[in-house]
Parts: sequence; C-alpha cells; structure tokens
Amino acid sequence: MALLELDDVSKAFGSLKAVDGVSFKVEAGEIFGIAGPNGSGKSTLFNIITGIPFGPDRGRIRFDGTAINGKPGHAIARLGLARTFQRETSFDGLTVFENALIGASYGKQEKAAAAAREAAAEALEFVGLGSSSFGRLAGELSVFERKCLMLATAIAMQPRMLLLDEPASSLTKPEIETSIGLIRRTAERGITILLIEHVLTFLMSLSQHLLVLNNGRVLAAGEPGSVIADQRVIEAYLGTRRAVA
Ligand SMILES: Nc1ncnc2c1ncn2[C@@H]1O[C@H](COP(=O)(O)OP(=O)(O)OP(=O)(O)O)[C@@H](O)[C@H]1O
Repeated sequence: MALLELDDVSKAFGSLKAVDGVSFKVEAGEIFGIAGPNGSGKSTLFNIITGIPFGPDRGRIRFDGTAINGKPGHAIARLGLARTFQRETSFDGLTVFENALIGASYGKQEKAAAAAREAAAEALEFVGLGSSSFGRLAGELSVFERKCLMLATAIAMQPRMLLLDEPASSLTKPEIETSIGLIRRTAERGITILLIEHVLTFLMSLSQHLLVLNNGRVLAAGEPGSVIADQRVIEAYLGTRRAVA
C-alpha cells in the first residue's frame, strides 16, 4: 500500500483551477519530486495535502491508509505528515531551540518534556545547528540557517513523511549542495519525502520518481530521466521556440 495516495484531487480559486484532477502515489521510503513552472499549482498541492491552510474542493487523499481530506492541519500533522514552507517560516522572537521544541512537542507521539527536549536537540544537531546555536533568536539567522531550522523543527516532529516546499530557493550553489546531502540523509532516517522544486537539476539528483505539473494538471510522471526528456515538459519549461531550437 502506498504511504500517500491522491485520487482526482482539485482546488479552485474562483474560476482559476489551481489544482485540477491530480492523482499520484508515493511509496514508503522514496523521495518523490514534483516540478512545474511558476504558478503551476505546486504549493497549492502541498496546502491541500497538509490541510494548511485549506483542504481540496474534491478528490480523495489517503495517508497511511487513512482518509485525510477534510481533516484539519493539526490532525494531519499528528498522523505523521510534516511540511516546510517555501518562505523560511519560524517563530522569530523565540530561540532556535524553542522553535525545534515546538515541533518536538507537536509531533506524532505525545512526548514527555525530557523526550521532547532530546528530540529537538538531536534534530538541530542533525541539520548542523549545533548547541552553540541553540540560544540564538530565529529572526537573527541567515536564510540558509533559517531553512535548516525549519527542517529541524519538522524532523523533531518525528514524521513518517515530510513535504519540502522549494528548499533550494534563495540559496547559493554550495548551500544547495549541502541541502541535497541533508535531504538525502533525512530520507535515510526512514522519512519518506515529497519534494517540490522549481530547479530540475536539484530534483533529478534526489528523486526516484518525478511528476511535472502544468496549469494545475499532471503533465508527465515517472522515472526522472524519461520525464525530463518528454517534449511536453521541455516546452512547459522553455517555451516552444527554445525547445525546438
Ligand atoms: N490563496 C490563493 N488565492 C487565489 N489564488 C491563489 C491562491 N494560492 C494560489 N493561487 C493561484 O493558484 C495558482 C497556482 O499557484 P501555486 O502557488 O500553487 O503555484 P506554484 O507552482 O507553487 O508556483 P511558484 O513556483 O511560483 O511557487 C497561481 O495562479 C496562483 O496565483
């Protein structure tokens, strides 16, 4: 049984079909990539899977065998599905450790205070925010450190699956390389990963399966090498004239 399964899922804003009849399955243990040009519906898809801030208008979403469409975001998170956001999102007036502790306290299993502190510290060390960073205010971190903190906060929830929304945006090349390693090691912890990214090379180096969205619909899906060689994908990314040239 797939860990996550979407069946004919849609979300509209007025007359705009942001996500339009999307179906796919993510198997436990894999890194599944979702690509697509700007405005193709990637973030909306994450929003409706996680219920943050809204679910789908129609369609079925199952996580680990449980129907989750229509459930509030906190209930979905408690089932073991965590997410990060495209923009670095943290409680800026709280410390690095306090942010991760919120994730640890919010996760799948109810934890005693000591166990939550341990999970928070372990997740922060894992992403490279060592104990010397614990007392720093989140709002004072660099963009890269804030992305690492967001990842640590999600990992501290000890999820079964993690949805990462454009983790490479606004990063330098060396930071992107570090992020690729970090995501790979996150998957090695046994966390299934659904990854949105605009940058195809980033997705290609990580994903076992790749799905491309365009105008809210699935344009192509399957093994990454054949998906990016698909003429429709080339045209959606580069435009017809450049694709032909
Ligand atoms: N809350 C909203 N209200 C109205 N329209 C929205 C809302 N959220 C997204 N949209 C629209 O839905 C479409 C899909 O947007 P979405 O952010 O999901 O695309 P995306 O693929 O994530 O884009 P990007 O790569 O630029 O982040 C866009 O046309 C966007 O303007």
